[in-house]
Amino acid sequence: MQILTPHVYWAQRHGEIYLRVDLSDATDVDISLQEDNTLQFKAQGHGAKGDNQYEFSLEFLEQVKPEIHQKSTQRQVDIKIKKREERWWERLTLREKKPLFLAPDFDRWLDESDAEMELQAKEEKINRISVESRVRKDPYLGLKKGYLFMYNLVQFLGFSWIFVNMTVRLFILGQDSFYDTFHTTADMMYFCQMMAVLEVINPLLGLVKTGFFPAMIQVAGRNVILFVIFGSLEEMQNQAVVFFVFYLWSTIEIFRYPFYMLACIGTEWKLLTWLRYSLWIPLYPLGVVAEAVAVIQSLPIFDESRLFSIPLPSVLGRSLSFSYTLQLYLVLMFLGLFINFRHLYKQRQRRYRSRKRKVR
Ligand SMILES: CCCCCCCCCCCCC[C@@H](O)CC(=O)SCCNC(=O)CCNC(=O)[C@H](O)C(C)(C)COP(=O)(O)OP(=O)(O)OC[C@H]1O[C@@H](n2cnc3c(N)ncnc32)[C@H](O)[C@@H]1OP(=O)(O)O
Repeated sequence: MQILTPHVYWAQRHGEIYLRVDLSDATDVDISLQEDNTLQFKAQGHGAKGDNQYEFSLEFLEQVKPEIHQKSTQRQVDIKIKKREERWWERLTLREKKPLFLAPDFDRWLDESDAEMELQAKEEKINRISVESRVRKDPYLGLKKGYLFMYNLVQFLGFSWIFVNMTVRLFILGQDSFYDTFHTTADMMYFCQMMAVLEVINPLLGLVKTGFFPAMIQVAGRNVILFVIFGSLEEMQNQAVVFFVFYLWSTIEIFRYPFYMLACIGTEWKLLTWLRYSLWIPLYPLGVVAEAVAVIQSLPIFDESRLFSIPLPSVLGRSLSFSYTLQLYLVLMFLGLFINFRHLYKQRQRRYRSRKRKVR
C-alpha cells in the first residue's frame, strides 16, 4: 500500500489554528505533536488517491499548546490546535515555502482585522451577557432604587423647607430669629430625623454601601440632641444654639440628598459631588461644637430638674443626675467626630482617587 499525503486546508484566529484534512471515512487516526513543534498526522481513509494510508507533518511557525482537539466525520478530519501565545501568524509553517498539500480553508478564512472584529464582537457578547445576568440576578433592583430615590427626595424636601424657612426668617428678623427656630421648624426636623433611622437600616439590608457604624453614629448622635436635649427641655428650645445646630445639619443635607437621588438614576453633577464630599470639612466640626455647646448648656437644667436622673439607694444620696451621663456623652461625641471625620475623609479620597484613575 502506498503512503500518500491528503489535501489539508487551514485557517487561523488569534488564539487557534484550524486544520481540515480532506479524508473521508478516516480510521486509525493518529495525531501527535513532536517535541520540535511538528504535528504528525497518520490515518487510513479515502482521499484523492482512493483508499490508502495518508500521512503529513507540519512544523508550525510558532509554539503551540500540546493538547489537540480532533473530530472525524464521514467527509473529513477537523483538527483544532491552540497557539501558546495569542497573536496573529504571518503563515502556518516555519518553512517559508508552503507545502504543496496545504491550502487556505476559505470556509473559515478571515484576515487579521476581520478576526479582530470577530474577537471584539465575542468579547462584547460575553460582557453583555454578564451585565444582563448581573441585572437579572437582582429582580428587585428597580424597586430598591425607587425606594431610595423616594426616601432621598422626601429628606431633601424636608431639609430644604427647614433651610429656606430659617434663611428667610434670618433675613427678615435678623438675630431675633435665632430664638424661635425650634418652634418654627422642630416638627419638620422631628419628621426628617425619625425618617433618618432608615439610614441605619438601609446598610443592614444591603440597600446601600454605607458602613453601619458611621450611619449609626450620625443618626443616634443627632437624635440625642434633638429628642433628649431640645425635645425634653423647654428651657433649651428658645436658645440661639438651636439655630446653629439646625442650620449646620440642613446645610449639608440639601446637597447630600440630591447627590444620592442622582446616584439612584445613574447621573452625576460634578459640582454637587464636590459639595457633598467637601462641605463636611468645615461643617462637621462646627456641627459637633454647636452640639457640644447645647449639651453643656443643658447640664445645669438637668441637674436642677432631675429629669431622667437615676434613683440611688438612700445611703448614696437622692439620685444620679442625667448630667453625668451627658458628660460621658460629650466625650463620646468627640470620639464620634473622629470616627466619622475619618470615614468621610476616606469616602472623599476613594471618590476622587477612582475618578482620577478613570480619567487616565
Ligand atoms: C446613644 C448612643 C449614642 C452614640 C453616638 C455617640 C457619638 C455621637 C457623635 C455624633 C456627632 C455627630 C455630629 C453631627 O450631627 C454633626 C453634623 O452633622 S454637622 C453637619 C455636617 N455633617 C455632615 O457632613 C455629615 C453628613 N452625613 C453623612 O455624610 C452620612 O450620614 C455618613 C454616614 C456620615 C457618611 O455617609 P456614607 O457612608 O453613606 O458615605 P457616601 O455618601 O459616600 O455613601 C456611600 C455609598 O452609598 C450610597 N448611598 C448612601 N446613602 C444612600 C442613599 N440614601 N441613597 C442612595 N445611595 C446612597 C452612596 O451613593 C455611595 O455609593 P457610591 O460609593 O457608589 O457612590
